[in-house]
Amino acid sequence: MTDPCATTPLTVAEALEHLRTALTPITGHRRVAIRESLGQVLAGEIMADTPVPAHDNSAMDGYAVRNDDAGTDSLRCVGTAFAGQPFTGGVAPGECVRIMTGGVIPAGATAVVMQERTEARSDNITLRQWPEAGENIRRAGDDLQAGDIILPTGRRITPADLGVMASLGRAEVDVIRPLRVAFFSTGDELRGVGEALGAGDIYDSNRYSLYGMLTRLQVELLDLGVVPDDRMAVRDALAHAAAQADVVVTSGGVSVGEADYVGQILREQGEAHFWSLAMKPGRPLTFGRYAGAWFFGLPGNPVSVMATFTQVVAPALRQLAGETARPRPRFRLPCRSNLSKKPGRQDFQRGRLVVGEDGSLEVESVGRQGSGMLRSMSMADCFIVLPADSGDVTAGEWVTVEPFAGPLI
Ligand SMILES: Nc1nc2c(c(=O)[nH]1)N[C@H]1C(S)=C(S)[C@@H](COP(=O)(O)OP(=O)(O)OC[C@H]3O[C@@H](n4cnc5c(N)ncnc54)[C@H](O)[C@@H]3O)O[C@H]1N2
Ligand code: MOO
Repeated sequence: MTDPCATTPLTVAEALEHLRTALTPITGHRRVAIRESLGQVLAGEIMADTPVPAHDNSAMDGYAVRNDDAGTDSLRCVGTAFAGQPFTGGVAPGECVRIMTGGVIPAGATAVVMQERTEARSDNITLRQWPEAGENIRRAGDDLQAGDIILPTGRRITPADLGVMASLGRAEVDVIRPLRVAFFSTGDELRGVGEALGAGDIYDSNRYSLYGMLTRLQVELLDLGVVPDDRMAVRDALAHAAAQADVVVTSGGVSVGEADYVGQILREQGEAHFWSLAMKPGRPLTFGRYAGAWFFGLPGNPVSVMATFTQVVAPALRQLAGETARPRPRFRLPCRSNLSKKPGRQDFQRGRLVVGEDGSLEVESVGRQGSGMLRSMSMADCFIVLPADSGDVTAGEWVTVEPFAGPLI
């Protein structure tokens, strides 16, 4: 494989462009009940085979009337249309039909008057105000027209999409099979939660934040635990992971230290595409291929893991999973804090959205920004993205903000 960064680090944009051309999406799909498709990727487009709503229907509780009766003192109510129980007759001149929200508009009616704008004396209805022609009528096909492509191939299914499919009566849908991702941490110092710490040991937190981010992407997970800083052990773990998964993600061991075997093994026995990015945190992020699987070696520092995952790994996993790329929302906001920044790398500082006194949105730093300070990530709800060439930011300056994705809709 060519070496796109033998001498200079790649920018994040260059790394993403490299991934966009290098990665080929997985194939293979399965049919699932629509609820099960939430968060999965559509394997084929969904076309509306019927209009929604299927009939002209009322948007209000009131009376279906004919506009050519406008000016008539009172109308005779000849029946009632409920949602799901249409009035089978028509509306003749001088007549109206009591109708509920969702009720099918009876033949002859041209508008619905809200109940609040009428007076009823037994079957005689007086209108205080006539509706415009067509008022309060929801037309057949207003939401979906038969033949519309309503969800394209490559779409990641949202709660709204489940509702849209259900509104068409779809019970099942074809989704791309989940991407299989194996992950493990490397480091002699790492202990599992619940274990006692020896001198110099720390708890393995990366496998937990990674578990969370991978779970949000709905991949099939293979957690291979902690692998010690031992050349043979790392090599065996990589081979074992690559044999079972489409993608292998590791943390630690990609810098230049004496026990940093992950990067070394990839370069010697696999294909290393890049291993140095002009991003902070996350400089030694390593990408390549090992024994038939795609490989991402994330730097060991816990914030570096999360920054590189969101900026580089997640878009790559989405592409491999067959998802159509969508732009990540970023916007400009005034920054309340002074930020310290050395020119050289694009910086992903941790920030928090705040509402200013006049109700407008601003951003502030969550405080100290070391790449080992994981608390800065859990306190943050956005990245403050500072360009490589920028220096310190003074409070009041405008900065680029990327909110963390919300899981709800
Ligand atoms: N001479 C240089 N040293 C370093 C450089 C460099 O360019 N030249 N880069 C620094 C940067 S930037 C980073 S980031 C780190 C990344 O190094 P590694 O990927 O090799 O990571 P480790 O050395 O294994 O660990 C770094 C740090 O993170 C802690 N760690 C590791 N795994 C976990 C885990 N699963 N959970 C919690 N914490 C973890 C580890 O104990 C270290 O403190 O290299 C710099 N050095
Ligand atoms: O770039 Mo390293 O990821 O600062 O900590």
